[in-house]
Amino acid sequence: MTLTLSDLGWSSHFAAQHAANPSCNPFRVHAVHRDRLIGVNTQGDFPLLTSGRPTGDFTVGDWVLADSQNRVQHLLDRRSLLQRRAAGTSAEVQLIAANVDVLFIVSSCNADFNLARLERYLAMAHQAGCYPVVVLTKADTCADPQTYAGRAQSLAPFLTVLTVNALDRSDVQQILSWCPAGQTAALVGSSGVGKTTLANAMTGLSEDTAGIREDDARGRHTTTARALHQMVNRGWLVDTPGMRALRLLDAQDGVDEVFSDILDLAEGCRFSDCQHQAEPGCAVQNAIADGVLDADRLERWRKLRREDQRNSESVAQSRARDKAFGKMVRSVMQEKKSRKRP
Ligand SMILES: Nc1nc2c(ncn2[C@@H]2O[C@H](COP(=O)(O)OP(=O)(O)OP(=O)(O)O)[C@@H](O)[C@H]2O)c(=O)[nH]1
Ligand SMILES: [Zn+2]
Repeated sequence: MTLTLSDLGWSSHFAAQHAANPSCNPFRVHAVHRDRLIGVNTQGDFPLLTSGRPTGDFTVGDWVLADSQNRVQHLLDRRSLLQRRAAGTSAEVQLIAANVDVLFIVSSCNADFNLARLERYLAMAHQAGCYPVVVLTKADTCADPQTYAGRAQSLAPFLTVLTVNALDRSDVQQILSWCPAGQTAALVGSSGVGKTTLANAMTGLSEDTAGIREDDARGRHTTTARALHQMVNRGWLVDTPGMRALRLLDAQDGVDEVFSDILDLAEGCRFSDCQHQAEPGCAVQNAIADGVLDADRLERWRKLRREDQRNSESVAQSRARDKAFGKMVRSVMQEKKSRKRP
C-alpha cells in the first residue's frame, strides 16, 4: 500500500514551509534513535541523519525536510507538541510527540472518573495544541453513563465527551470518526481505563502481533517498534512508552484556558492581584456565594497552578545547574591545558 503525503498528515501548513526549500524531501518521523531518525514518505521508510543536531530535538510525528543524502536540513514548524519532564530525578524536557491533532483523554464510568484529572489532561491538550476528546469507557458496566458524561461536559461548554464500551466495534468507530484519515491521535489516561483495548481496536493490531506483522509486510526485521500506527480508518495513532507517562509541563497557558471561567470572573475583582481568598470585592468568592462557581473548582485550579509552577521551576533550575556544570568543566579543562604548557 503506497501512502500519499496527505495520507501521512501533510497539510498546507507544512507545504508552505516546504515551498521555501523545494529541493529537500519531506519525511514524517516515526521513530527516534540515538543516532538517527526513521522517516516515512511516499516511497517507504528511510533512516535519516541529523547532521550534528541531537536526535532528541526531534520526536515522533515531526515533519522534516532532508537532502538527497537523507540528511535532515529542516525541522518543520509543529502544529502541536506534547512534552514532559524526563523520568527519574532529572528535570530535563523530553519531547513525546508532535503534530498530534486529537488527544483522546480516556477515563472510565467508575471510580477512575475524576474531574481534577480530566482538567489536568485538558490543560495538557490545550498546552500542546491538540483537540481534546474525552472518552469514557466501560459505559456497559455502569447503570447511568450519562451522569458521568454530564459531569465531564460541565468542564467546558463545547467539550466533546463520548461514552463507550471499548470492546464494542461500533463504539470504536464512533471514536475513530473524531480522527479521520490523515489525522493523528494519541491516547492518554490512567492505568486500566482501556487504552490498550482501544489502541488495538483502532489499529486492528494486537500488541503481541504488531511487530510480527510489520516484519512480514516489509520482509525484514525491525528491532524497535514503530511509534506511529495506521488506524483502520487510515488515521494515525501515536503509541510510545513516553506517551503513557505524560505529566503536566509548563502548562500555564493550558491551565488558564481550561479555567477561563475563573479568569473571566477575576477580571471583576476589586484588586488586580486578588488571591480570591477573603479580599473585599472578590468577584470569584462572590460567584461561589451565588452558586455560579463551584468552590471545589477554584481549589482544583489552585492545585493545578501550584503543580505546574513546581514543574516549570525545576526545569529552569536544572537548566541552570547544567549550565553551571558546563562552566566548571570548561574551567577545569582550561586549567589542565594551561598546566600542560611549558
Ligand atoms: N466491559 C468493559 N471492559 C473494558 C472496557 N474497556 C476496557 N475494558 C477492560 O478493562 C481492562 C483494562 O483495559 P486495558 O486496555 O488493559 O487498560 P489500559 O488503559 O491499557 O491499562 P494500562 O495498560 O495499565 O495502562 C481489560 O480487561 C479490558 O478488557 C469497556 O469499555 N468495557
Ligand atoms: Zn478575587
